Amino acid sequence: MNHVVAESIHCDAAQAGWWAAACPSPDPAFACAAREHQGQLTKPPGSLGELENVAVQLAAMQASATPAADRVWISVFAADHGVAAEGVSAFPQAVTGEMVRNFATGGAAISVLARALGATLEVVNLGTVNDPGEVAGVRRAVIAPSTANFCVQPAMNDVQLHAALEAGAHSVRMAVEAGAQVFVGGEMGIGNTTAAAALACALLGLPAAALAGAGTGLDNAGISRKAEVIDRALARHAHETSPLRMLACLGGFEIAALAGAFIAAAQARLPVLVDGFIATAAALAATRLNPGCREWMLFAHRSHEQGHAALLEALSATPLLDLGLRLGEGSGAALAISLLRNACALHNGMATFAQAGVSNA
Ligand SMILES: O=C(O)c1ccc[n+]([C@@H]2O[C@H](COP(=O)([O-])O)[C@@H](O)[C@H]2O)c1
Ligand SMILES: Cc1cc2nc[nH]c2cc1C
Repeated sequence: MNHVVAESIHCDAAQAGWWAAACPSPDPAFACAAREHQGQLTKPPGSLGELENVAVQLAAMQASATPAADRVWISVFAADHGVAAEGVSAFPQAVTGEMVRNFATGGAAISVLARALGATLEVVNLGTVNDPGEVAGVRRAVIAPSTANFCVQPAMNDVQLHAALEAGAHSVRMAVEAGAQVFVGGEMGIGNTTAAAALACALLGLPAAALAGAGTGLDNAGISRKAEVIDRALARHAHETSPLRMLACLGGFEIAALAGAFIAAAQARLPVLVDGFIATAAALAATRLNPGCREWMLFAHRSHEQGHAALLEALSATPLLDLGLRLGEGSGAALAISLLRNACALHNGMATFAQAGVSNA
């Protein structure tokens, strides 16, 4: 317990909470054994590239000689953003609430991909201006219709931030209860590439131009306006120095929920597969709130969003795919689950040199 308190103080002296409690490390003995096993399989050492690393990391995280990504839990967190009033998206705000219904009725990309994977898809409505109300298959965890416009005031207050972090942790508890082997966090929210970029700029000390991108499809003039909006927000909240305050001032409900989910997953020894630009900004915030959660993250893809490469680099992350995706919803992570499954199948199913009677180097 003392250790937990010490960690909290280290991570965020001002406001320690459950999110600052220590994360365990993946099991180094299983990592060692898995690396050794990879060296015995009938292939030149290292020839399966990142798939070998994925198998070794999953073995260590799952403390298992036979890692698996069969049972996958996907939570899509949806929320609206006050900063949408600044005209930072190519799409109207009403789309967020409309897509909540589409996720649940099975027509969204992530709905299709989840079905194809046999994954559980949870849809969480954290607050949408165009609120679809009670919809079968949607968990209502409404905090407010949207965040506040962070060009004018903090996006959320402390109570709202804590509720969003807790909403993410709640999803992880359900995933653990269901026996999930991998957690995917998706998001949906018109304007959230602006929030994600602003938050990451604050965390990394970068100007808006470094991370502002097209989002749902802005042209160059639109991207310049968006960067100007982000710079205004950064100036307004420049006095904030803690990652928790940066998340409250510049984040979004779904971004904070993702950060909470990523930390809770690490605390529960559940591997996380991180999706695109917004999810990676949330992952960055999570690592600033609790550095120990980084070891539980795998990175699915490099998004087309300008700025995602810089976020991945800041996290020393090697993404598995680079397909020009820019959808969000957890779709890139869902696509990368196939690679995780194949990495595990190879690790668990290939013959060793000795078993197959093949000459080793
Ligand atoms: O995941 C990504 O890399 C990504 C890149 C660009 C856009 N998106 C999605 O598009 C929406 C945000 O775009 P915008 O232009 O409204 O900020 C939001 O619902 C995201 O899921 C997602
Ligand atoms: C239609 C639509 C679907 C999305 N899914 C995630 N972000 C999105 C943005 C739009 C506009």
